[in-house]
Amino acid sequence: MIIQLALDRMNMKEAIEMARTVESSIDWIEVGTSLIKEFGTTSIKKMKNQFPDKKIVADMKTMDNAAYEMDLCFQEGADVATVMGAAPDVTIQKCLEKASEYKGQIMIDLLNVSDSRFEQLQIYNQAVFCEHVSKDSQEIAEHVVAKMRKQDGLIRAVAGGITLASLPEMIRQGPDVIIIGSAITKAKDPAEAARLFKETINMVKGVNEV
Ligand SMILES: O=C([C@H](O)CO)[C@H](O)[C@H](O)COP(=O)(O)O
Repeated sequence: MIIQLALDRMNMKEAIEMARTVESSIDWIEVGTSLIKEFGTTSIKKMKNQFPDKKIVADMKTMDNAAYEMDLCFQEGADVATVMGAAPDVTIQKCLEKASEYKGQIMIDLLNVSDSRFEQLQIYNQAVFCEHVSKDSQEIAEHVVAKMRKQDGLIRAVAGGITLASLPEMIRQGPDVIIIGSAITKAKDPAEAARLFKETINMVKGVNEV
């Protein structure tokens, strides 16, 4: 199970320092939408230069203009880029084509995606499918966690307000990628928080496998 650290609402120096602090406990590093919007796609290159051995996820949340946006982020060194599941099919197809051109990967963000749209999206089975509780929903209803819709054979991720308390429930749903932002970056001791996330994942997985 991959731990993806989401970096949002900080400057680039803070983002790089944060990633460095928790580096040993996390697998993928997400350059969050807020960083890309505030500092541009150069933020992706800055992160990749610092962490050449980690997968860098550019949380582009592309909705249109896929070729242009995918060129931008893959040329800056992204390994994975996100597109919204609610985007038109032509946009998602173009993102996948671009990912294959750059030998990268696409993550489809399922924010606000209905069950019927989720079914349609399953033809893009080379992508990672991310169930996502939005920041705005988290702010009005605390402790809401992403629910993974039942479907075998897809690469799955979960994101949005995941805490150490909700982690065991998230792990039991069996995602391939667990995306954690604030619960690490806003913790008093981010290194210790990240270590606890990793330890809990290994522990709960071990129990489930017995
Ligand atoms: O995508 C995200 C969100 O839309 C923008 O902040 C975050 O990466 C995702 O929600 C994970 O961050 P936390 O919710 O802070 O764990």
